[in-house]
Amino acid sequence: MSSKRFAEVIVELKSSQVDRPFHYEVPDHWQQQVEIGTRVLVPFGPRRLEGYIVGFSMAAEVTKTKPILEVLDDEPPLTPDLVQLAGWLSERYLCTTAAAVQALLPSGMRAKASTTLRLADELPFVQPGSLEADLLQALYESPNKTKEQLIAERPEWRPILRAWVAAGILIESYRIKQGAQVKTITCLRCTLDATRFPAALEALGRAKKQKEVLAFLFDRDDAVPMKDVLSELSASSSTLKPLLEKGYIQKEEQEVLRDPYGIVHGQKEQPLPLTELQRAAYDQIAAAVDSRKPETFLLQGVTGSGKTEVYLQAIASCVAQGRQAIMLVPEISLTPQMVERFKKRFGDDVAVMHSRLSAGEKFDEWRRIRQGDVTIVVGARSAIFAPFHSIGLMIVDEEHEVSYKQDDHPKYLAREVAMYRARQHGATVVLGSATPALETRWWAHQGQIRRIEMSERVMGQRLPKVKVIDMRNELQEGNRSMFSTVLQKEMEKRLETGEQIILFLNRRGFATFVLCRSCGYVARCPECEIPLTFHKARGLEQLRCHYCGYAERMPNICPDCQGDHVRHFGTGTQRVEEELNRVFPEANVIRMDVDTTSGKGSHAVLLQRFRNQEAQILLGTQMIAKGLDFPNVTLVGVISADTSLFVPDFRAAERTFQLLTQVAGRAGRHQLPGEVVIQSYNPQHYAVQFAKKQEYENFFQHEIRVRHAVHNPPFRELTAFTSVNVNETEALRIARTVEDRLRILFQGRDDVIILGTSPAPLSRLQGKFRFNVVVKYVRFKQVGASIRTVYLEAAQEAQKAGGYLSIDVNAQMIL
Ligand SMILES: Nc1ncnc2c1ncn2[C@@H]1O[C@H](COP(=O)(O)OP(=O)(O)OP(=O)(O)O)[C@@H](O)[C@H]1O
Ligand SMILES: [Zn+2]
Ligand SMILES: [Zn+2]
Repeated sequence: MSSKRFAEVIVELKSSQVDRPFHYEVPDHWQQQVEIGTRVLVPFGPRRLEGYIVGFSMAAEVTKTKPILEVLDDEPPLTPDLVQLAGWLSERYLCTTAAAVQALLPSGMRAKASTTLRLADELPFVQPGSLEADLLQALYESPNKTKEQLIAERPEWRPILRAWVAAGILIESYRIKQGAQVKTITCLRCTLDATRFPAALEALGRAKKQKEVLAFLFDRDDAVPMKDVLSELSASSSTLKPLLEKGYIQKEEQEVLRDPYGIVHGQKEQPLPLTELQRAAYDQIAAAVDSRKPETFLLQGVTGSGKTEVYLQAIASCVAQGRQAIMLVPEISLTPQMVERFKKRFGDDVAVMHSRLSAGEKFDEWRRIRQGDVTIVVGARSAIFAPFHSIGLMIVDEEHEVSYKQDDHPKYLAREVAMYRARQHGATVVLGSATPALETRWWAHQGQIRRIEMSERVMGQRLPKVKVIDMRNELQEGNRSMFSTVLQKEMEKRLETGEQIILFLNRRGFATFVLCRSCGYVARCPECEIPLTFHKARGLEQLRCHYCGYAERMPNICPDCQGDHVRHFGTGTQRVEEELNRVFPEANVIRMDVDTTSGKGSHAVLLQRFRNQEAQILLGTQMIAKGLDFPNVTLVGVISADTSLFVPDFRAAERTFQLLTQVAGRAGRHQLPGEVVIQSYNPQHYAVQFAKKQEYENFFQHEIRVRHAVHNPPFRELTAFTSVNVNETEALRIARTVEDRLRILFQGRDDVIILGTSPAPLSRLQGKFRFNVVVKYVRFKQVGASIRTVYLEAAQEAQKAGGYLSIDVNAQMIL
């Protein structure tokens, strides 16, 4: 008897009630095809579902098992280590295994199965005017309708259909529609060998064009795309017809892979000779890759220290050993320039994965990886799941970026996934940043990961000079413009000399905070020290804490200076652009924000225009803060440093420091020295002050104490439950249930802190109310099982109440 008698299959159902494998019989004719990771079609109740084999067993847990209907791919999409990874994702981020499996695969992968019906010769007897008669008529009139479509039209037909199929009146067959089709082109090939070719040519007589085509194809070893044959020989398809009919040539469909960037031809770029600091970093990383033991590094290099060159050469050394490498970059810095650098260095050996690819393109890149056509992947977050067999190196560039956290289930954090895969593969992880996440820097301090520092810029260029402007003084001196006098002057200078300017509008977050424009006072929660968020509901203006639920009335008068300049805050790029046009009517401005970059490739076009110096000013939001390298930029202006400082988020100071340091790092990266002007209503805030001096280490020392005092990461991890419902009372009730159960479960545990039910920072989204409960704990291992239980139960109740409950393990931002 075969060892693959029963397959354990995870079916594609997202509902948490069925998060376990089901047993199916493996028919004899599929014994050879099935492996762990194989995608199959299985019967599930009345439906046919797609599923993945996660194991095999000799015995089934139930007596009556059904057989697998179909094996869906020649090669299993998932490797055994990915199956294992799916299991880990489900445990770590509390999602179903099915949801984890979906996250591992490109969206185009999913197949849809549909059932077609054919009437057998023997017709049923039906009463005129009955349901059966209607169905029979429908089957006659639209024979192409699928069973699913018929049932969707008239659910009462379902039992009749079932009976007729059972009685042999209807014959079912099912079709699989791939989510993304493999793209093929038609090619031609000559079927004749050298002995038959002359006679065939002879037989064509005076048909000159046909002879030409035949000779052309005979000379080629491979099949040639039909359109190339036609255009090269200026032939028409009528020329081909007789040749095909005589069997001299034949048509073939050949798979083509869509390459979204095209292949960069020409000479490969040579590696740069490394500086001393780069060499030291490279040596340590390459040695770790050689050792084949899992290890993680923090590569902490100031802006412009040449981290990318270290990555490129470390990757080269990894692939030289026959192992594969993954390079993650934040979505928005996945610019064509970045991709080009990789393509120039590694040619066709690189696949690119990001969210702007079409489903077909994603699917193709994924297959190139799976088939072993490439050894390197450059991509955003999800590229960490690249189906490689033997990973040697994984690099997370700008590792502190929020975009490395997935915002949908499973809410994974890419750097954690990288570290898990490193254990599976004996691989090295490099977390690179000028401004590492506080956790990462802390682990390096604790010795869990190794820190490599690159404290100087490549050519020894100085870090730019930074001025911080106190905007409160500007207001007092009668300057109501959004540009301080200093910034205006500096801009004028650049416009005269023809150097370029980057203007950065710090616009993170959605919530409006409240600020006194005279004294810089910001309303904060007395419990959490977190800025309060402005709310207007039923005519009542309120300030609320999104962590603990504290609320107070919006003040009319500033509690600090008694002035009446208390305002809620927020400025759009469009308004800045208008102001720029007013103050500097002759300057060309390129504006980059979500509005101007929504089209495919528009991001790249705008950056290229700025690089070509078609405009002197680049104005933008977060998306221009990092990675960019423009030789002619000598001034960076930050319109308002405070916007990110006062979002209701305990990471606000960290994010502000990171943003300001990153933007400042855009100036003076080449020959010309750079200057930075930061405008702020809170210039004395430590995040602004440390960013001014670009002192990450000192910032770290300060911030780590703040985190320790209030039990925030890295000292505790946060997990957030969010209860969502159109009905406010129900949303609140479910959140309270979660809170109550957590309190009971963790009673007397001082390693666990529960922050009570409070309206979410996004308290109402698309007409639905949202409430949060946040748990802080020291080790997930010690609480994970309990949290899971609470979540699964409450999620069901939330569903019954017409809403849902989501969970974010190791939340990076509470929304
Ligand atoms: N060894 C080298 N010799 C000469 N030029 C180099 C060398 N290494 C890097 N460079 C150049 O130095 C510049 C900065 O390098 P890179 O963009 O890799 O810095 P980075 O550390 O990634 O900075 P950031 O964090 O600001 O993105 C680039 O223009 C790069 O081509
Ligand atoms: Zn005030
Ligand atoms: Zn609070």
